[in-house]
Amino acid sequence: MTKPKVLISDKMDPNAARIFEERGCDVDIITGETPEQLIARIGDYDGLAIRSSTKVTQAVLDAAPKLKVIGRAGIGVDNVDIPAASAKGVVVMNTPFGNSITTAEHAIALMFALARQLPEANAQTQQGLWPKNGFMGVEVTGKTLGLIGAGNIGSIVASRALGLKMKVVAFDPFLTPERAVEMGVEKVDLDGLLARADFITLHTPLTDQTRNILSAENLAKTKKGVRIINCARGGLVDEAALKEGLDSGHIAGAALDVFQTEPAKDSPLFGTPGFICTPHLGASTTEAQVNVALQVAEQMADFLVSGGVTNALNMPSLSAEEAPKLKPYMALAEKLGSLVGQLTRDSVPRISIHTEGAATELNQKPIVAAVLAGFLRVQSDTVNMVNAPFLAKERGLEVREVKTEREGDYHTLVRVSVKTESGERSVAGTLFNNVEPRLVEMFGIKVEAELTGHMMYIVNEDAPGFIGRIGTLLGENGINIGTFNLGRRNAGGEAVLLLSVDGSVSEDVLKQACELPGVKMVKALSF
Ligand SMILES: NC(=O)C1=CN([C@@H]2O[C@H](COP(=O)(O)OP(=O)(O)OC[C@H]3O[C@@H](n4cnc5c(N)ncnc54)[C@H](O)[C@@H]3O)[C@@H](O)[C@H]2O)C=CC1
Ligand SMILES: O=C(O)CCC(=O)C(=O)O
Repeated sequence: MTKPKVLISDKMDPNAARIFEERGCDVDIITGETPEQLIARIGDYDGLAIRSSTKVTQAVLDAAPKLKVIGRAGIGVDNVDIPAASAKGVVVMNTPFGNSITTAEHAIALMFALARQLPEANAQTQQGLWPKNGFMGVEVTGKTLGLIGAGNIGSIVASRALGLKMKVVAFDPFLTPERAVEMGVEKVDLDGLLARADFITLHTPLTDQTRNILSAENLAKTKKGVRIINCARGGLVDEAALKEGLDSGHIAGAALDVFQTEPAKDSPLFGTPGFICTPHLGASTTEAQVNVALQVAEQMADFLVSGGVTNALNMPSLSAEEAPKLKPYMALAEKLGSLVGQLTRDSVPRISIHTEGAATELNQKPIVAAVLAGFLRVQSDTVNMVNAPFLAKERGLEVREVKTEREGDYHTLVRVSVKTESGERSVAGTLFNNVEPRLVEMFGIKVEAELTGHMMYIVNEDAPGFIGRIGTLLGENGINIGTFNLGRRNAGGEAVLLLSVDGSVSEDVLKQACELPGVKMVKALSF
């Protein structure tokens, strides 16, 4: 088997390359390239490991037909076009905890640097000015810290600030009152935070809701003498309004680790009294970089080599314990979805995935994604479990999930039903020995078959002599039958025949089969 190939395109701790190699991947480290150079190179790779410099745009993805996974050694993924990656079926992973302590500590460091004007005091002292009277600071003890975003990093900042005897107020629409109590912070609305905070620190991702959250209007609502820290993302603070606030003296200090445009080689804020900055160093400690490098390489190699999914932003996770149990279900689900997709010609506004018995105890998301992948692959062979749920949504396909914990005829069952113009049609399957996918029911008829390779599906009238006739026809055309699976609604009624054959069946043979007496429908299938 050829080894998966991974490109590390941003500076990363050497542990990443070591882990990739140990886990069976070939790895190239090529950093600092232009977007054009990356586009020219990316076509060879199955995996792309990045930090924040590499921008994974639609153009990069279009040039990457083999790409299966993008791993961000860090938290923010705003440098990856996730909708475009999802549409291409590429998994995007990050390492959500590896650098959070380090980034929280950077925010606290910047808070102290602002409170005591450390950078300027240091610079003037080293110039020989001994400016003892020029740097009156403020204590943080007893002051109010306004936390915008109370997730992983925000909550670490809060705990450190509480240790410094600050009061912490937090604005985060997703923060529950219980969690706020647990964190020891007061949950407030944004206006409340702006009015009360002596220091404001930002810890949200950059989204349409958070972009410009500290706008000119909101900065004007802050307390006079406020100090602002941004270690999250440029774009959360209006930089021009920040400068005006500093110039007017309304804002006493601002510390930015991140800028609207990076690298920020020129900014009107540079040189403004009260302004300090670092070049996106929030995650830059030895500890954090080892953590994220190890984690991203482990996650990506796991996915490329054995299909495990951890910390993916566009696909349900599959833990190491779940993966072996879920794999046969995903195979069954994909085959059932594919069977329905291949046999449905009408438009389908709704697909339902119904699990019964043991299947209900498992994570349903990968099962649903696998059904959708099988169903939609009939329309496009680039569909996989990553992009199938997005495609289904895009195409207005309603997806229903139903669970019946009680066992029916089988200890475990997955049923896929589609709503079509001619009514609801469903197929169902189980796992033999918990691992072997088997079809057990097709459009209301009990039939037991392994869905594999090339197959023929025939609907005919249940009458003597048919099996002989179809066998003869296939034999005369040099087609070897592997398995023969029969089912019928009732004696003398409608019957279905599922044959596995050792090769594809030509249109001509399908036509001849269709012309046999009693045959209502013939279709070639492949799995
Ligand atoms: N400077 C640096 O080097 C680093 C920067 N970061 C940035 O820090 C950000 C936060 O990281 P984590 O705490 O790990 O993320 P997280 O996802 O754990 O927390 C983000 C919090 O923001 C909240 N939030 C979302 N929308 C909001 C809104 N409209 N208003 C207020 N709060 C909102 C969420 O509810 C969540 O609690 C990342 O998205 C990343 O951009 C992360 C690591 C290093
Ligand atoms: O990789 C870096 O240095 C930046 C880290 C960061 O911004 C993130 O993890 O979101």
